[in-house]
Amino acid sequence: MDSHFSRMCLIGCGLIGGSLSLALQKTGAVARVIGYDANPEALRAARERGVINEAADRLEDALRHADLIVLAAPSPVVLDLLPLVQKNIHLAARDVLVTDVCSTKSSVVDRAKQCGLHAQFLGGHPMAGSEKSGVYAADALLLENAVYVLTPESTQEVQARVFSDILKRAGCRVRFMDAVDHDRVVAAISHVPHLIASTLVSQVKDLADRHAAYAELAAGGFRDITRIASADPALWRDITLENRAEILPMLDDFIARVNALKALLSSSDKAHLHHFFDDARTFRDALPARSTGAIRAVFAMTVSVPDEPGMIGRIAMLLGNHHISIRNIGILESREEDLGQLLLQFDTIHFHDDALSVLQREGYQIIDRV
Ligand SMILES: NC(=O)c1ccc[n+]([C@@H]2O[C@H](COP(=O)([O-])OP(=O)(O)OC[C@H]3O[C@@H](n4cnc5c(N)ncnc54)[C@H](O)[C@@H]3O)[C@@H](O)[C@H]2O)c1
Ligand SMILES: O=C(O)C(=O)C[C@]1(C(=O)O)C=C[C@@H](O)C=C1
Repeated sequence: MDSHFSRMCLIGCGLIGGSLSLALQKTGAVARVIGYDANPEALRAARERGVINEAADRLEDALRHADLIVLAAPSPVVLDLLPLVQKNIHLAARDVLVTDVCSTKSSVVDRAKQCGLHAQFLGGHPMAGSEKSGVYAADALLLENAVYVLTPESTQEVQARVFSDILKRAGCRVRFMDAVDHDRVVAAISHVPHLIASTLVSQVKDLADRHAAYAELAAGGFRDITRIASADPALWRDITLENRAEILPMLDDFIARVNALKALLSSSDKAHLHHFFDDARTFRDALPARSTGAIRAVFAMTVSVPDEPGMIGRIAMLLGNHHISIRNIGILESREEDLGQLLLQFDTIHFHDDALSVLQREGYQIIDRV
């Protein structure tokens, strides 16, 4: 198939830029990728991983003849780079499309407009990610099934449609949105949850400083709800500062809810407390759990296994014999002395479901599956 973009310029070769580049290359939509990054090691690794075909030392060289420019650096950097991109846009192809992947949209879209990038600019935000960062964590599959928000303000309609079609081909679920609406929504479903996760960790950290049991006992529930607190602090400092106008009222609302919950508990209001948990469960269970959307796609299960040497090999061999490919396999903390737990992750629901039947047939107990 002919590639739509002959030369993509990737500015910021990390987790998201790298994942997008791999996904676009996989669809055949992009023929060649030129990378630019402030960190030479990121550029070297990006070449090694096939994220880029060439590395450019200067922004101008990266932009030359590009027909797709992807800004995938932290947002303060993107805000600074937009005027430089605009200044050098004559180096790029005449019908170039400039897009970004930043977690907040209003500031980026406004800056693009202010500096004179109108028809060529299309704001973007893939609603997928990880607590990891850097190009080594990049993965073409990260964006599969993910909602990908596009904010076409004054973007040329045909350009927006082409890019949206390509993203769909890469398996993304494209959603056109206004930048301000986007920022309000992500404050509630991404930014405030991140602040809360880090606050929970900081509470337990202070307690653990005084009594080691707090860290020792922190098990599945605490780890699940705080996974995102392991993300890059600089990235989250920038995201939360940039979207603070939307985050602050959302935090007020959250505090009011915690206070209402406190009142419910103090008054031992059994019926309302039950309703509170039930309501939350109903909504949460209805979220698209098998997609990368609101909840990340992890086709995963936890298997109870005898805590003895060679167990990982035995399970891997069993599934391999049935042509089931495992993405990740890991040991979780033992619950009892003679039993351990293995966490298995798969790339597709088919591998997941096949593994489930094979393991159950062999008598393994499946504790949990997603
Ligand atoms: N991490 C996530 O879950 C996630 C999800 C969606 C969107 N985003 C957004 O994607 C963007 C990138 O985040 P990431 O998680 O890929 O981070 P990352 O740290 O993995 O990658 C960022 C890359 O930008 C490079 N960079 C920094 N300053 C630069 C500069 N001046 N010039 C060129 N390159 C520079 C870094 O060296 C790094 O390679 C951010 O705007 C973030 O908000 C992140
Ligand atoms: O899954 C994660 O680790 C993420 O934090 C991904 C997540 C999110 O909050 O859902 C984080 C920031 C991005 O802007 C988009 C997605």
